[in-house]
Amino acid sequence: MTLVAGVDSSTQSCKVVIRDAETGALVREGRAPHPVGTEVHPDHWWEALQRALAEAGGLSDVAALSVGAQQHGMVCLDENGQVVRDALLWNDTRSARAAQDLVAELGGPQAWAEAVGSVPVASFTVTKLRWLAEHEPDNAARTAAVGLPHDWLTWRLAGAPGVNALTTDRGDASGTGYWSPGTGSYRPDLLKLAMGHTPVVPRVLGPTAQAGRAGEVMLAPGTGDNMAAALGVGLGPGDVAVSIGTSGTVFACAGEPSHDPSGAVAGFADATGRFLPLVCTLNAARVLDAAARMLGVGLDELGDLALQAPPGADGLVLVPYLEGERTPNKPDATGSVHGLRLANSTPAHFARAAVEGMLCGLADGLDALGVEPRRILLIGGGARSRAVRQIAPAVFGRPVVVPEPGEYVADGAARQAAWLLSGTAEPPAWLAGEPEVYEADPAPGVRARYAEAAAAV
Ligand SMILES: Nc1ncnc2c1ncn2[C@@H]1O[C@H](COP(=O)(O)OP(=O)(O)O)[C@@H](O)[C@H]1O
Ligand SMILES: O=C(CO)[C@@H](O)[C@H](O)COP(=O)(O)O
Repeated sequence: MTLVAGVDSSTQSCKVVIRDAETGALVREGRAPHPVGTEVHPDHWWEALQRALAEAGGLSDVAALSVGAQQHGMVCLDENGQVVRDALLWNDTRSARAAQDLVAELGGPQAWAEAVGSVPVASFTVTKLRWLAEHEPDNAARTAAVGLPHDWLTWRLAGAPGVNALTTDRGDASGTGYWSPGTGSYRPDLLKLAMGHTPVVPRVLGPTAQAGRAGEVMLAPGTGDNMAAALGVGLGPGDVAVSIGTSGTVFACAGEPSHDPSGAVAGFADATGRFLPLVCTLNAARVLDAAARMLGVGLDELGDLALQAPPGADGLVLVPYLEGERTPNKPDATGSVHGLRLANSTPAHFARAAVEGMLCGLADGLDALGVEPRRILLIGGGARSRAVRQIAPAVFGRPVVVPEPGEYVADGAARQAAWLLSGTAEPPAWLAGEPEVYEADPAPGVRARYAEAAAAV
């Protein structure tokens, strides 16, 4: 049996799966936590990867590996390949002002949407580089190369062979704000606009190119976590994925690049040569974590409580902007509770309002995507919640399909590694378990009340 490894180095943890390259059957797995916070030294990702690989039984019998990782994180390296400062992550909002300035300087949102498919907000790497140039000019001057989390981990696995050997892929490059999915090329002028100089950027590999070797193990190009999840669930034309992880993301598989001047939809590329229009919220699974903490219960009990309250929680609405928000672009917003009355002051109503508020943000994303989905696939850690699975179809107004529980990002990365080995035109078709379908009566009133409350923030 030939084995492949897939890595998901995401916001909260590193997960590794080892699968049979031919059938996709899971052989072993491991995981390790990441530190909390929105700026993290990349060495922590490396250490977590080593721990997760060890728990997964190591790589001695593995033929190929691919890294999927959180998008956008700014990893600055000096000319010797040393990390210049802690990486600023996708959910770090300190560059919100820099984003506004960059949008204005290029001539407005339309100009950015045309240039790189997305209107940058604080999540995008380009805005973090502007923040660096303004607030830490010495660090900016020392920055000889800029990469993303998956680029850096892949390069470290290959032995850190000098900054000119850094590689990336289309999917992750499309989240920088200085690479165009439409033309398939970098925009050094935008990098210079942000930083005042043009550091080395990773070479963009095609979907099945080899990024190097970690000893005997072939390295696939890797990609951003949402692109890897798309590969992991076999996202096809007409499908929309709703992922409830640290971030909430709603994305589709598209044949053409997108250019949304409103900025709600990021016009990303995917890991197969196609495109991945995507809406992202900053507040998803951790809204459930926070609600559970406030109620002093575990996640399963939170879900049980939420299912005890009626749809709409008798008018109680939670707008969950606990980390500010990205879509809508309100980096300084805070969460708020609306419609609190004696009758709905119960743990069950609060739990329901937390689940509904988080899902309403994603339903707005679904609308913004502007796709009438053939299927909505519910994935990510939050999809493990029974309450989320049962309430989502009511809030989305459509049935949702929940694939077999899994680590979809790591699975997609493993599938990319198997694709590298097979060299076929399409990724290997792996056996998938039977998905579950959840249906519910649509609850438009829930969304209407949420829209009113969110507009007041
Ligand atoms: N049974 C569950 N019920 C609700 N949420 C869950 C459950 N299991 C895991 N989660 C959520 O999954 C989240 C992690 O999801 P994951 O997709 O692994 O995140 P990321 O990849 O962004 O690190 C946690 O914040 C946790 O709230
Ligand atoms: O910024 C985005 C997408 O544009 C996020 O989706 C990050 O890629 C983080 O992902 P998770 O850790 O939540 O999976």
